[in-house]
Amino acid sequence: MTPHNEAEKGDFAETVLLPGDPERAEWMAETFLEAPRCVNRRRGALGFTGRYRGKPVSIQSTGIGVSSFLIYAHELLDFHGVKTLIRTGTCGGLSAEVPLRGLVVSQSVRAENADSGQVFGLYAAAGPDPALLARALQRAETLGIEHRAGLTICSDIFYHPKGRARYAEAMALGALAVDMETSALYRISAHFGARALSLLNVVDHVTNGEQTDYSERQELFTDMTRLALEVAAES
Ligand SMILES: O=P(O)(O)O[C@H]1O[C@H](CO)[C@@H](O)[C@H]1O
Ligand SMILES: O=c1cc[nH]c(=O)[nH]1
Repeated sequence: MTPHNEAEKGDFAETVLLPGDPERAEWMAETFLEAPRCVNRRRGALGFTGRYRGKPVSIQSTGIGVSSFLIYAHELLDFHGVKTLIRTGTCGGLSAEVPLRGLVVSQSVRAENADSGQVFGLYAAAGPDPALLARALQRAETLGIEHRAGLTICSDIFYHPKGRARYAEAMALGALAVDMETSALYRISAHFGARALSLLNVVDHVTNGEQTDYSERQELFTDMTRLALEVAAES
């Protein structure tokens, strides 16, 4: 048990999928895992452990933003001895290359800027684990899962007084999408010697203002969840 997670040692598998939203965690566990059991309900940050293709896998929701994410990731890595973290998140599309509802594989990540606060400075910059990334790209090909791999940006600020203009620099760099946790995921995982990868579905598009509806979200996450679990099963 840790301050934010009631699971006991041994309740989490060595590989944990990390959606931000607890409802997504529950849907992923109930839809894809064999014999899922809930291992955490504290603060409503649902966590589950089950099996996928016979292999133990856990799913833990992490809330919104770096501060919340780092609490769950730290306790998984430090107390539960987790070795592999795969984020199954949502993002805002920044490039016409990625359609609304499309899947983005974060091949590298850039923290947005100093506005995002000190949390990004806690750990050295890092990227995804190369073997997990290669496996995800290869499995996406064999499963026929449409995706784009590339640079993403990460900001701890969702509402910004500059509106879309805040993304001009990132878009000029060719960034595909923005989320609020991927940089922290890669940094804290490297710090603990763990492996990490971030997969993101586009739920709104910064370039044209298109948005998905929350009610369609679960179906939207099918390919991302399958891909994350296929990578987990082989890790
Ligand atoms: O849907 P999740 O995984 O929470 O991810 C995205 O959604 C939240 C903002 O709406 C942030 O956490 C952002 O990173
Ligand atoms: O962080 C996020 C997630 C979804 N959409 C955004 O615009 N930003």
